[in-house]
Amino acid sequence: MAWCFPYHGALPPARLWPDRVTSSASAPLIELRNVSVGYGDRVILNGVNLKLERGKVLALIGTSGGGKTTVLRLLGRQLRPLSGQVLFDGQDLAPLDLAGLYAVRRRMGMLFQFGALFTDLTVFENVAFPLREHTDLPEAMIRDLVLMKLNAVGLRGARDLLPSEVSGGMARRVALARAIALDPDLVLYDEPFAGLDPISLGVAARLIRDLNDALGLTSVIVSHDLHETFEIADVVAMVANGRVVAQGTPDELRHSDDPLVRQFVGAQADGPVRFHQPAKPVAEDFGVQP
Ligand SMILES: Nc1ncnc2c1ncn2[C@@H]1O[C@H](COP(=O)(O)OP(=O)(O)OP(=O)(O)O)[C@@H](O)[C@H]1O
Repeated sequence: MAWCFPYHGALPPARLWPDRVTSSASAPLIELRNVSVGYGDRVILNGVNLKLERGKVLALIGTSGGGKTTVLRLLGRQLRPLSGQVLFDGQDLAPLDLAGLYAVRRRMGMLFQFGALFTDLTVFENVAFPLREHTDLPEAMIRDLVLMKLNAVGLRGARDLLPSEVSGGMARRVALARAIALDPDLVLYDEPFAGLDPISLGVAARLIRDLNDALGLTSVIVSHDLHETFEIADVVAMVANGRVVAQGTPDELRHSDDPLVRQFVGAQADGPVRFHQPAKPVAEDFGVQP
């Protein structure tokens, strides 16, 4: 059965900020320029360069603990780089004051691992939350916008349910509707497919791509589900060993000669990525003679 995008012929994707000024369409929406970042004195990423044009879907893949979520935190400025620049729509995020940061974050939607819905709020109220927080729109307009977003993810009929009353796949779609409630320019997805069954996973992935295209979004997805992610991404960047070790189209990564990329994309246990974290010699830890 062909995937049917719920907007078809029904509700047009209304823009909340029709007069928003953005830089030229061809300029990258996000850019990391020679960025190094860490936690405390531990450097996680070193000299990372990354660009994403408007309208594109970027997948960040790579070994666990490699720094993918850290890239999302840089983009949302939950973290500042030790050196280098993180640009959003041409604007360096580091020097922004609170008001500037607030304005930039309003242009970003975020979907956290497992959706993170407010458990005491209905589906409707979850999606309305950012609209109530960030705008003074009248209630009637909030209602229309929420229903439009819920319609886009196929859940207009589930508006009165609590998160505990919907399936995992539906909850993820509610989280997606909430992430796009404010008509963001950029949507950041941290493991949007974690814990979903294969059908819900496929639906969620297709929805991310369709919403990206229909609403003119730009998306960054951190995911371990390579198959689905490669299906919907325009660009894939692999993060490992503190660097972006490969960047290209899904096909380019699939056919890469880089041993690290081959190990990861081919799901091989052995290769440049070691199974064991660096540790003292076994003999020393277990008190035995070598
Ligand atoms: N708040 C923090 N304080 C200290 N270290 C952190 C913090 N958050 C992450 N780290 C460390 O930074 C490194 C990168 O973490 P990050 O979450 O970005 O990796 P990841 O690639 O998203 O991993 P995964 O795929 O397992 O989610 C890890 O070694 C992690 O232990």
